[in-house]
Amino acid sequence: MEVILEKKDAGDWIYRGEGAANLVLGYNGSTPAFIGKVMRLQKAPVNGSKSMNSPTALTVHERLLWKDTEDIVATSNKELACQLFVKHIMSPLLGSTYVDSGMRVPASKEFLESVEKNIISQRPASRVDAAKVDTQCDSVLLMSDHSLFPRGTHEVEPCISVEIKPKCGFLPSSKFIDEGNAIKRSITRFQMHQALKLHQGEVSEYSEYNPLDMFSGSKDRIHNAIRDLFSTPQNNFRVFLNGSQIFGGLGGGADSTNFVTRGKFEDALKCVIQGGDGLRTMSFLQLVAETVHNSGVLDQLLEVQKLDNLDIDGAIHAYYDIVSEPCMVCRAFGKEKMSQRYLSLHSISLDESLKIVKDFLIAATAKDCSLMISFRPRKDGNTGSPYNNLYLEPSNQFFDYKVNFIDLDLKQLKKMEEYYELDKKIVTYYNRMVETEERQKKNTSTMALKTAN
Ligand SMILES: O=P(O)(O)O[C@@H]1[C@@H](OP(=O)(O)O)[C@H](OP(=O)(O)O)[C@H](O)[C@H](OP(=O)(O)O)[C@H]1OP(=O)(O)O
Ligand SMILES: Nc1ncnc2c1ncn2[C@@H]1O[C@H](COP(=O)(O)OP(=O)(O)OP(=O)(O)O)[C@@H](O)[C@H]1O
Ligand SMILES: [Zn+2]
Repeated sequence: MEVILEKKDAGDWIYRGEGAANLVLGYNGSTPAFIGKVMRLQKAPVNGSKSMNSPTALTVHERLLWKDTEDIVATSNKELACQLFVKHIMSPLLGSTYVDSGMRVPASKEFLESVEKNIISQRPASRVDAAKVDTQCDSVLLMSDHSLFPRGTHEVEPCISVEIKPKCGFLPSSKFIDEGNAIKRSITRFQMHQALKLHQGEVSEYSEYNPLDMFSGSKDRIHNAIRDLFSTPQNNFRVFLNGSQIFGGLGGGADSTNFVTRGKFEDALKCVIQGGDGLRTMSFLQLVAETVHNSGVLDQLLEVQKLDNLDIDGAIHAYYDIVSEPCMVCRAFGKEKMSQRYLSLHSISLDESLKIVKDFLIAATAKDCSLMISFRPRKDGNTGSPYNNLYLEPSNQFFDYKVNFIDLDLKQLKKMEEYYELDKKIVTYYNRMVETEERQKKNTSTMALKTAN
């Protein structure tokens, strides 16, 4: 018999977190089919705020783009298309052991309204102002709770999970990058975006995190990246103990880690990491770093991110050909520059343009997804566990671990223009900031020279 979530079920679901597009709830009830699951609900913008995944079906051009994956284009339901995108495109690329595409479960409007009411007080104010539960949806996505291990014989063991949003792990080298944007070849998009976010008040401090360290494949650099994420977690690093968040921003970003947060975290680790005060956090960060390194999971993610090989400066031209609109970028550049650099992109076949944009959007998903790694101490040596394990020297403990990707959502085709605009804004702001700093340095040294004379 098919389950339909009704108003009476809403109380069993508790707030877990959210991003820009979805709300996630954990299960606290006793229905066996829901134990160990989370529910992902789509959000709808509140009046006047920026639009999100609102259309109910794929557009004509999106159908063209994903035409090779029949299931995706056959469905008239956008949420289902998103789920099929994870199943048929992201999962084979990243590895099916790391990806759970979930299952859609019908839900009544009353269920969604009731859930919305129950959780509103726990949501960050900025998220509440931007969006609410989309009560027009008639289903929700049910997926494994990746902050826990599936129920079995190990219930007594605590489970600690880390969520990492690693963002883009490479510097672009496309020949289509405009000269004015050359800085993109040497400074990561994450670092440049930090400057803009700080300027716009979206973050309170620069993140110390460098995605190039995280994706470097070097154990020491990965360790550095993890320590930096712990110092400045923003929305890139969270920790859960037995499914409850113990570190990082709930539903949004977090401020930099201070003495008090460090102390609380060190205390919370007591039940899972052995060691004296002041040592447990260090051991835990080492555990995370070694797991990222040993699992090799980011190598695969990097490959998928690199499907964006032309950069938005190249892919945007293919986009305009797909949607059969005049290229606004070439138009803004003027005829001469266009003929020199971008004509080749406008002379390729439609299938080639489709491949460029398709790969770009798959890469965009890979640059925005997160990784959840869960650990539990393994008491009985090495036998019988289906999970990988790792020995943590500082605490002299073995841990089972599992790795999963979350948030592998399909990006909308119309976002291409937004990507181009945001990229321009990030680079322009960063260039301006560097120029101002250089000018100030020059002025200071001129003044110092004058004083000396
Ligand atoms: O553009 P970016 O790099 O800022 O990424 C956006 C994320 O911002 P952040 O990681 O904080 O920088 C943004 O995250 P936040 O809302 O800032 O937590 C979303 O993940 C957004 O994706 P979507 O609109 O939900 O599909 C993300 O948009 P996409 O670029 O992945 O479409
Ligand atoms: N399967 C899962 N198991 C446990 N926790 C999860 C799971 N999926 C999501 N979460 C939690 O819910 C939060 C929000 O989920 P998600 O990242 O999918 O939202 P989103 O709106 O798609 O994000 P974004 O803003 O990046 O687009 C995550 O940061 C994570 O803490
Ligand atoms: Zn063009």
